[in-house]
Amino acid sequence: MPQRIVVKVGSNVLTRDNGKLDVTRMSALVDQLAWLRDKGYEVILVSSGAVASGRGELKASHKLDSVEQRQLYSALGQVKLINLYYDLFREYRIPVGQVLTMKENFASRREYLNQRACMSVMLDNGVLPIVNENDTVSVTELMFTDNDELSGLIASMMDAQTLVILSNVDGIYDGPPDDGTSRIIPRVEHGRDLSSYIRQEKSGFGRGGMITKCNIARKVADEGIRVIIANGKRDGILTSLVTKPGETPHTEFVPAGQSVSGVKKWIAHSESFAKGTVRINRKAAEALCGNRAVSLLPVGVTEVEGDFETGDIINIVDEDGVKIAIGCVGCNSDEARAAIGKHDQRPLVHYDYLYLE
Ligand SMILES: Nc1ncnc2c1ncn2[C@@H]1O[C@H](COP(=O)(O)OP(=O)(O)O)[C@@H](O)[C@H]1O
Ligand SMILES: N[C@@H](CCC(=O)OP(=O)(O)O)C(=O)O
Repeated sequence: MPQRIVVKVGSNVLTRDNGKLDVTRMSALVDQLAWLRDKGYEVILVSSGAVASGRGELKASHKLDSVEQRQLYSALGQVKLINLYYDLFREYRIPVGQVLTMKENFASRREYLNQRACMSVMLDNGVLPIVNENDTVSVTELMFTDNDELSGLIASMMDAQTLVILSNVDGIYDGPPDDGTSRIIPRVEHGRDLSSYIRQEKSGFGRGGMITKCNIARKVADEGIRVIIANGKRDGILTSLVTKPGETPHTEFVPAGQSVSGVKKWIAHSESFAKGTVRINRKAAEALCGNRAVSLLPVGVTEVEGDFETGDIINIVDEDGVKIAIGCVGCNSDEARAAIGKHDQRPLVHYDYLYLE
């Protein structure tokens, strides 16, 4: 089986300081992606840059609000972006396919599997998928936080071994990135808290910032996928990460030893579609978080909020309201309420459909 790698390229990697598309950088990245394919990797590219590259294309007829700007510039810019990728990859005879998607397209298991089938058939036929959010029609409330979130979802859905997030910094620093005394954190083990190091700011053209990168990286690494954050503006970054990782600055999120099942991966990335919340008592929380594989039984449930149907996603919180798991529920909300605190009932969430945070 070939190693599958998802490479996410941030807006600021692809744009110059003046906001124009950096064609030289794109070309250098394509050279490296082609090299990876040549080395036997299966590559999926998640590329930002549509809005940034559309900005310089046109002078708008009136002052645009932020949604209009995103819609107009992404529509203009995505054409330019994909056209360039097409030309650059054609030099290597690599066929590319465009995948424009939205958060809603991952809402149900059926849609999720449909997206997966689409990308699988591309990979099976040697096509390199180039993925971006469909910013022209994505509604603000239902958008991905940014393409880091989308790339994590894609890496998880496509069972990739590695996700490389290319930004304009060498990795996560243990202090302000522009402070000479700050150092790159080379490895992040499971459970390590990085929140005190990360500042709110984003790069000039980015959307989510380092906080989303970290949250996504952690979640994806916990599913058994190696995540690397590195600098896409460094020459030869992808080839160096493969050939001389020890000499190449980057932050690696160490993957969990055990990989997670396909259904659990889908559930892990579905929290924004949760239709309800179930509160459980202390003993139930301890059982779920223990070492054994345990389903959530109604006897441990103290409260059921929201209206949901069998198969919907729900959040599971402890006595203090702290979220401990997400699950795909085995009954509807009326049945769940009727079973609260009762013994000898069917599981509310079976272990196979339970993802612990
Ligand atoms: N501790 C930190 N280490 C590295 N970068 C940080 C840190 N805290 C905040 N940042 C900021 O996060 C930015 C990268 O995130 P973002 O703007 O979303 O980039 P991209 O467009 O590549 O997704 C960096 O340019 C940096 O200014
Ligand atoms: N879909 C947008 C990407 C926005 C985004 O997430 O940017 P970034 O934080 O640089 O990855 C675009 O192509 O402009």
